[in-house]
Amino acid sequence: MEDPWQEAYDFAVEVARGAGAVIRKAAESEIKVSTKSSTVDLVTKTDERVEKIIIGSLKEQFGEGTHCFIGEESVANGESCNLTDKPTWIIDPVDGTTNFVHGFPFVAVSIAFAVNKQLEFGVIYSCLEDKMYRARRGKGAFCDDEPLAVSDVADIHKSIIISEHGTDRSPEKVKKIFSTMQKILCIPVHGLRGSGTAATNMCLVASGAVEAFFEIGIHCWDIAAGAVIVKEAGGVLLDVDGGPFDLMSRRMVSANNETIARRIIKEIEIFDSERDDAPVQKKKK
Ligand SMILES: O=P(O)(O)O[C@H]1[C@H](O)[C@@H](O)[C@H](O)[C@@H](O)[C@@H]1O
Ligand SMILES: [Mg+2]
Repeated sequence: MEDPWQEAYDFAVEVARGAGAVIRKAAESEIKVSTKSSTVDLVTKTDERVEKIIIGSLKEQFGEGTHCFIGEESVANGESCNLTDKPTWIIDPVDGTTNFVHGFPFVAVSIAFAVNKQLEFGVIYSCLEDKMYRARRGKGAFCDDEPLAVSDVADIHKSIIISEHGTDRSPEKVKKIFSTMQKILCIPVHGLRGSGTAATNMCLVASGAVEAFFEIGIHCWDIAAGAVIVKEAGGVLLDVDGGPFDLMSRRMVSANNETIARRIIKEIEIFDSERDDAPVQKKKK
């Protein structure tokens, strides 16, 4: 078959749009909040409901047996987080749950699709802004129907860099995060930013609004769709140690070009973050 995944790509766009409408509606009512890995790792009924809607629609369309699913809330409820060679959907139903809870206006639905461990496409619907970002491997990246291109800034002094603080507040990790940010700010760069959603941050790299986004502690569902979008917009993805990008490693630098990425990497103080695909029995509580 010439183009086996086009139908799945088009369907993912529609599913993401529908999921975003559910989130927008839910944002108008009272939001009940629970916590997951820490007291600042928030989850709501909407996260769970939207994930069920997305996975339910995909299963109905493509069949249960042939496709696999890695979803943020399913993994939180004990499902496996192993990326195999099978066609696999990687889903963050509400990226930016803290923003959603507080009414901070960046919340995204993130859906990616991988085959043979290679990301084939990514769809990110920034649902409060009503912006649909999407990219297919080898076929370009778009916001709505406009092609996306990363910024052409090569001088770090003329850049804006995004990073986030994540949800692990152990003092030694927070110290490293702030020390890294201080060093980057003092390069100096034009500014440091953060939208509160990794998916949206990657769309900001892809659209040229910022030069880079990096974070340690994110999960595969936060960045899988964004990885395709950044790459197809002409950007680069690297590990925070300068090696190749590894989706399951929970760390990443995405940038408009390698010069900017490697300049940031020089300043990053790396800390341990257990891989998403670490064997379950070995996972720390
Ligand atoms: O809102 P989430 O889906 O939980 O994702 C968050 C992530 O938990 C946090 O660690 C990052 O700093 C945010 O940028 C994510 O997108
Ligand atoms: Mg997320």
